[in-house]
Amino acid sequence: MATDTAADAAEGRRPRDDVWVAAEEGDMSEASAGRPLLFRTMKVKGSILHPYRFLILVRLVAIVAFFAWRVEHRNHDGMLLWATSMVADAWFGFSWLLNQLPKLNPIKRVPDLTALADRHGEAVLPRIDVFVTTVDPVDEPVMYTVNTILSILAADYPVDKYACYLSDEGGSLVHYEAMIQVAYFSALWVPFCRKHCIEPRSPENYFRMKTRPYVGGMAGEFMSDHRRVRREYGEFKVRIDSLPTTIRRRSDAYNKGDDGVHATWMADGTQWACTWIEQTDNHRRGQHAGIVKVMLDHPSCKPQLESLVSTNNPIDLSNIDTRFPMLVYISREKRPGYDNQKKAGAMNVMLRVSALLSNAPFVINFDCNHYINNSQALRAPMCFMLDPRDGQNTAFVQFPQRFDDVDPTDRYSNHNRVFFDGTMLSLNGLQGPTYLGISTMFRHVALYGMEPPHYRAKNIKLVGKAYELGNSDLVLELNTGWRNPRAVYHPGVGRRGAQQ
Ligand SMILES: O=c1ccn([C@@H]2O[C@H](COP(=O)(O)OP(=O)(O)O[C@H]3O[C@H](CO)[C@@H](O)[C@H](O)[C@H]3O)[C@@H](O)[C@H]2O)c(=O)[nH]1
Ligand SMILES: [Mn+2]
Repeated sequence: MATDTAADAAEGRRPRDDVWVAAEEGDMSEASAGRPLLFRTMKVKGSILHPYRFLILVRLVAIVAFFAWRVEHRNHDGMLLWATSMVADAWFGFSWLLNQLPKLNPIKRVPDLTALADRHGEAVLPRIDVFVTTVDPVDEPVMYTVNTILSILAADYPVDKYACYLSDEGGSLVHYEAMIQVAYFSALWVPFCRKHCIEPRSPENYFRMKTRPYVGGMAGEFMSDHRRVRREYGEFKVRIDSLPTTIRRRSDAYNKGDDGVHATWMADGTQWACTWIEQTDNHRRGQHAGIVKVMLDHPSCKPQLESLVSTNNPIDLSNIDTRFPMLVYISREKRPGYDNQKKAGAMNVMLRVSALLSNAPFVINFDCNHYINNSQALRAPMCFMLDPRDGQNTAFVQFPQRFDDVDPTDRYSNHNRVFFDGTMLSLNGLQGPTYLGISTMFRHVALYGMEPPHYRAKNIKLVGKAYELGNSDLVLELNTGWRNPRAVYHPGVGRRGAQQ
């Protein structure tokens, strides 16, 4: 199971060897040249794979023999029926064959987080922009979004090396104010996770767990901290749940004297620029102004250690880094008659906004109901991106999604094991898996075709005919050695999606 492997990878253990064995790593010269390999490739044991391949061959022979028999024994009384069933059987056989081909050589890639830490200390880990998309605080409950964001803010990655962007398609003040609450609560939640090595770092899912062995180094303080943070989380939830009522009451109070204007008001007494509760021109879904608001500013580069028990903080955070990454709220402008391209459009807007604010060379995206279930997850894809073999040609690294709370015994395979642990690993052995639209880290250059703009290598030259693309677009050709982008799917560190 992928999540078992996640724990293995995080703790530097090797995956279970009753099914998977290490494959030949090809060019090992990099490793001997002092640049350790950052991931291992595993393949299915010969004693399992060879009989399986033999079985495929036997079935193939049987299917071909069956076809030959059908062709020789035509039913002359019902040629139409015979032809129809032949076409159906031929299609069935062909799709079976297509299904079998990738399964001939399943491959699993396991990140080596220890090697990454040895080779790339915290200081040289690349920067990442994390994108989360949401549409509606009711259809996609805001508590899911809030937990997703908190799991990202608390991830185990240098805080000054990543930033989190939330795209709110609905332009709702509820989301905006929920992010303000998240900014406050993260001051407690993030250091608490660091202090006690909490997993997973989505509070809802963490507090729901019945038991989990303590792996942190401060067991003595854990119970009281846990109790306090749990109580604070309870109050935080109440504040989030009451946001729609709070906003409505506040707006009613502001609107009392005004004739005919039923605006939605922010806490600071200004009118909300996007969608109002009582929708009107320029303030309705699909027709409103755009907003970009930095909720948490970019942190300082040096750790910020709390030396004393702060009266503001209910738990002792002495010697714990209390910084957290940048958090940005975005609601893009919407106008009627303009096709906003749904999630893809939202991703493009986040790419453009992040290019101005943080401009990281890597981006990763989540839906608002998918949280990071392993705090090391942002490091894992770096093992593939920075690997000395061909890392710079890896375009994207994808994580499997799992769905919580569907059915504890997973009777109907809601954890999608066949798809993620079978089909996707099998495609890994061919040219790589298909992109699923979520939980994927991209190399920025793979999306834009060039490095982020602040990086200007000397060997840039203007491509001819650039003028055809308009005056303001500079089309650059970079000699980055970027060829044949390939995709990697690794089951090592998974994310677990809340039930949709
Ligand atoms: O106009 C839109 C519509 C959707 N979304 C966001 O896109 C995501 C996915 O949308 P949803 O309606 O939840 O699609 P699903 O069918 O639930 O998701 C499947 O399809 C998505 C699109 O490929 C993938 O991201 C998911 O992983 C996959 O589970 C959500 O975060 C939405 O908030 C927007 O940002 N703008
Ligand atoms: Mn969804």
